[in-house]
Amino acid sequence: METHRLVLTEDLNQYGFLFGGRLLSWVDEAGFIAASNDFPNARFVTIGMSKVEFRKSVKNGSVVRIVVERSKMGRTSVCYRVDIYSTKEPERGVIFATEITYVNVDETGEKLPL
Ligand SMILES: CC(=O)SCCNC(=O)CCNC(=O)[C@H](O)C(C)(C)COP(=O)(O)OP(=O)(O)OC[C@H]1O[C@@H](n2cnc3c(N)ncnc32)[C@H](O)[C@@H]1OP(=O)(O)O
Repeated sequence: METHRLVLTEDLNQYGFLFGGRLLSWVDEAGFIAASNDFPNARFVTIGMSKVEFRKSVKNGSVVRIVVERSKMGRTSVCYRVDIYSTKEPERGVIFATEITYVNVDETGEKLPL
């Protein structure tokens, strides 16, 4: 799955670059959508991200491309690799990469096999 986001003023930190927490929420949302498309009958909650490292700052007005691919499937969980690319100079290229895992749960929050 692939999606894009436009970095707007409300997405910036106090120094004028993309706020890390906003980027993480885009990662979580994109992964959740990919998982829900793959398993339409599941009810997913996020259990973890493999790595959170911000190595490049991203400017206002950048368009970021979010690429999500399933990397592992378990009994109750499924894991996705998420790569985020900036399309704007000078930070063009991968700006963030992680693996995010979702667990299938029932209405009471108990894990369930997928
Ligand atoms: C504060 C927040 O906003 S949190 C964000 C939203 N997320 C939530 O609210 C989820 C809160 N967490 C929970 O309710 C529980 O941890 C549950 C129901 C998701 C899982 O229950 P647990 O008993 O902790 O699960 P358990 O340790 O057996 O792991 C379940 C699966 O997740 C996998 N898993 C566990 N920890 C991790 C981890 N850190 N990273 C990746 N996968 C993991 C396990 O390998 C297992 O996978 P499998 O069944 O496919 O083999």
